[in-house]
Amino acid sequence: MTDKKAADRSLPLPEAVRAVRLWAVTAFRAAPLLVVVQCLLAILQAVTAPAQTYGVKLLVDGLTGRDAATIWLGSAVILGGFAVSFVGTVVSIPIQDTTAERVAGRVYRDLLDVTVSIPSITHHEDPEVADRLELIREQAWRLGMSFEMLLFAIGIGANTVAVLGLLGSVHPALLLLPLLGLGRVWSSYRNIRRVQDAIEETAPRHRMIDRLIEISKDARNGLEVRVFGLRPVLVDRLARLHDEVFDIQATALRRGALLDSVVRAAFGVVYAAAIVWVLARARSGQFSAGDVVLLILVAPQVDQLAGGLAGNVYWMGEILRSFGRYDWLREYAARNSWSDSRAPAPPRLTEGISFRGVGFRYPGSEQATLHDVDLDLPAGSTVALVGENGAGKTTLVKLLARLYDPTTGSIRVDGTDLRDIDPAGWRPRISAGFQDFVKFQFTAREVVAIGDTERMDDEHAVAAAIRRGDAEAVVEKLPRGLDTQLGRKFSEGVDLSGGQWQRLALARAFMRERTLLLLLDEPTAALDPEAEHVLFERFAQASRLAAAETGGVTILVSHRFSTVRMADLIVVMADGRVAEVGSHEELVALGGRYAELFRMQARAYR
Ligand SMILES: Nc1ncnc2c1ncn2[C@@H]1O[C@H](COP(=O)(O)OP(=O)(O)OP(=O)(O)O)[C@@H](O)[C@H]1O
Repeated sequence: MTDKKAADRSLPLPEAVRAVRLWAVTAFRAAPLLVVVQCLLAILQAVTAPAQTYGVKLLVDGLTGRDAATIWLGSAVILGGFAVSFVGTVVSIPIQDTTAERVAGRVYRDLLDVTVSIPSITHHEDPEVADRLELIREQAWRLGMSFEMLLFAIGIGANTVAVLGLLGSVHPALLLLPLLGLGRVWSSYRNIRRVQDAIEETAPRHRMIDRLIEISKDARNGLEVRVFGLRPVLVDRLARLHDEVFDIQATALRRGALLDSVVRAAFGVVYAAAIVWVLARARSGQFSAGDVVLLILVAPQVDQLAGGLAGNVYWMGEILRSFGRYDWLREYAARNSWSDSRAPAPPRLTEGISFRGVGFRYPGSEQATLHDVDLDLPAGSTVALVGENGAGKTTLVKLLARLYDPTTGSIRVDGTDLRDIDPAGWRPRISAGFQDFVKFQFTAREVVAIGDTERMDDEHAVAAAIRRGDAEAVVEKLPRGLDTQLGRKFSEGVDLSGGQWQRLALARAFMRERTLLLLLDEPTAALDPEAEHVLFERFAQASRLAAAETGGVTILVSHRFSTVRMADLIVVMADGRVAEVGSHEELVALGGRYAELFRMQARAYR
């Protein structure tokens, strides 16, 4: 095991305590009554078998001593045990799954809520934080199954107490037998660890196997798989990976079985000696026949208990570690909630947005992406950002959306530092359309309407946004219009072309009408230049009208100069700096970088 993994396995006590608390709170918040009933049932069921064993002892003692009262009591305990076991099973089966499902649902909901509540996206990009998040995501199922493990632990605890009580009732010295069982606990624990390590070791191979299967299943890959005759390559690779996985896991199981059988045999020999000892003393009247029967019947229970305890200790540890990471995430979210930013967003812009000495370095990056940016974006203006790939345009847009804060300098909104404005007030006043938009697998209506969740049910608003995004033709072609489910993951889902998806994403960006800032980062890259041009002409008009009301600024990133020239202000970026600023006419007259790029593109389209 690597050092990193070993370190990840240890959980300091205070963190373990917090993890337990979070676990309990999560379970109780999910289904308080069901959780209590399930816990009681777990305890009842766990003590049933030991109680019945004691009933058998009473029965045997009653029969050998011809004591009617003891016979009745023994019989009653045995029958009562059957009744409890029957009723417990009947009651717990339907509620067990419901409770586990509810707890799992709660955990997944909280996890999503906490992750999305973080106002910045730094956590996705800081490698160390991203690694932890990935672990939490991968192991979320552990949090989900935690309730079943908790019940199991409660059951094992109750069972241990009951079995110890039984052995102690025969002779206190017999309490040493479960101590021997600790050897079994140790060997089982080692085996589980070994198997889990093997599973972790083979996880990358499993991911590769899944990927290979996906390649063969996905219709989009069908063409290349067949044209290049990839069948033998895929099949051989899959077979090799399967063989490697099998070898690693079989070795772990073989070693585990060997250790387990040695420890089990040793336990069996000592337990048999204990039975012989009790038997010998029973002949001299020190123990009853019932005691002998009890000891024999308890043997498999001690063995089972030891195995169950080992599994439970292992899984409880793993679940606690997962809750520990989840707790860390909640703390991280609280620490990064920007709760100090309390200034309200202005109702309208009067001056505009200005950058003063803004520099920015991505988390985990050695080099800065933006250097010393000084820029004024006047209220009510449409600003185009141009520049070569990697010049820093998208980064500037992300800073405006406050997905990150500048590393140096400040961005001011009508004079107020963006850092001081409450993100919960700023975000609803901006909207955005990106080149890498999300293909939400919702209905067409929802795909657009989520652009303004406050007005999701406003049919007029949705229709107007669709008009502004020039997406009417897309909706008309859908079999159920706006109610059509989009995406291939659903049997009735309809997939769209890249350009169609993009028009809907653009319509989504236009759902919010009175924005202070509209960010459009190559939102029409999948459309042809003519469509982009028409769209922007239409849209620039609308945004000027809106700007008169709110003083809102529109930022447009585009590589197409025919569109860019429509902007009031053009900002040319180069190597993370502002190289030129001005109107189209001014920049052409300047004869600099913009003029050169514009001439080159105009020539290409001629
Ligand atoms: N998340 C990130 N982490 C580290 N570096 C990044 C990240 N995103 C972008 N960069 C780097 O920042 C620089 C500027 O990227 P940015 O996306 O802002 O450029 P751009 O001008 O929008 O380019 P394009 O025209 O290709 O979209 C690039 O060198 C890029 O590699």
